[in-house]
Amino acid sequence: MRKVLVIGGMGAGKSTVRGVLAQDGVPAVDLDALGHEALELPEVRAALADCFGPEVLDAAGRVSRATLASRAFASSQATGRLQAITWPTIGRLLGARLDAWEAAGHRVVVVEHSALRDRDDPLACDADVIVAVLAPVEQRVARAVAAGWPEREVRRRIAAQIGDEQRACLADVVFNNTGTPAQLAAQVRTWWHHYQAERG
Ligand SMILES: CC(C)(COP(=O)(O)OP(=O)(O)OC[C@H]1O[C@@H](n2cnc3c(N)ncnc32)[C@H](O)[C@@H]1O)[C@@H](O)C(=O)NCCC(=O)NCCS
Ligand SMILES: Nc1ncnc2c1ncn2[C@@H]1O[C@H](COP(=O)(O)OP(=O)(O)OP(=O)(O)O)[C@@H](O)[C@H]1O
Repeated sequence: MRKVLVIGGMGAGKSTVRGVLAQDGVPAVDLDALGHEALELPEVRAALADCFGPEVLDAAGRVSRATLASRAFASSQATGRLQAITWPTIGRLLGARLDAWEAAGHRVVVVEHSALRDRDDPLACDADVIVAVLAPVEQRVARAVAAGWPEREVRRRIAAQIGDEQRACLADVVFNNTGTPAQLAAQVRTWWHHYQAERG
């Protein structure tokens, strides 16, 4: 089973690309969503409270994502600690999802990864192809803000991520999302038809 890994900075358009491929019936998973599932586990909650303070849990013991984000994106060291706690669980959840798709006979699936830094990333899942969605930082910030994120938070997270130059180096395929969503979708469909024709 081949994996298409979709990468890009916050607000770049990864989910839009994933959605276009999902419309074609390709199974797709967003690692942000698996990250949220990981936060439901008691051992992950306990490790986060130990590392970032008890305030990251609310009165019911659930993770307050905003409080955790304010601490975990405060420095690259803190982001590294967040990932050291959550990524092993995300990796297990991803592995289970991929195994199920493989057992169901799917030949190609899509994984959206917002925090990939290099090809040795433990969540890179042996991708057949890495697809990068790129857009200038100010355009990404504007789109994320329009989608409801506070601007300061967006800039802090973008600062915790690699830049588009590095993404372009990591990627096998690049989509420039500087036009309309329809133009992005058209680029994706054109590439997808070539990819399927080449790889079967
Ligand atoms: C800190 C948390 C609780 C904040 O939750 P919140 O609901 O506010 O954000 P959400 O998870 O939906 O992520 C939104 C965006 O933030 C950025 N982001 C999230 N995690 C990271 C990270 N580790 N490094 C850089 N950017 C990140 C991405 O652009 C992502 O698309 C959450 O992001 C988290 O647990 N992150 C660690 C797991 C992780 O690295 N997930 C990313 C994919 S592996
Ligand atoms: N070309 C575009 N023009 C205008 N808005 C766009 C365009 N592409 C995406 N958007 C919008 O910008 C926002 C971010 O896009 P999307 O969710 O696809 O990005 P993402 O890379 O998945 O972001 P995140 O890292 O926050 O998950 C969404 O509200 C989306 O509808």
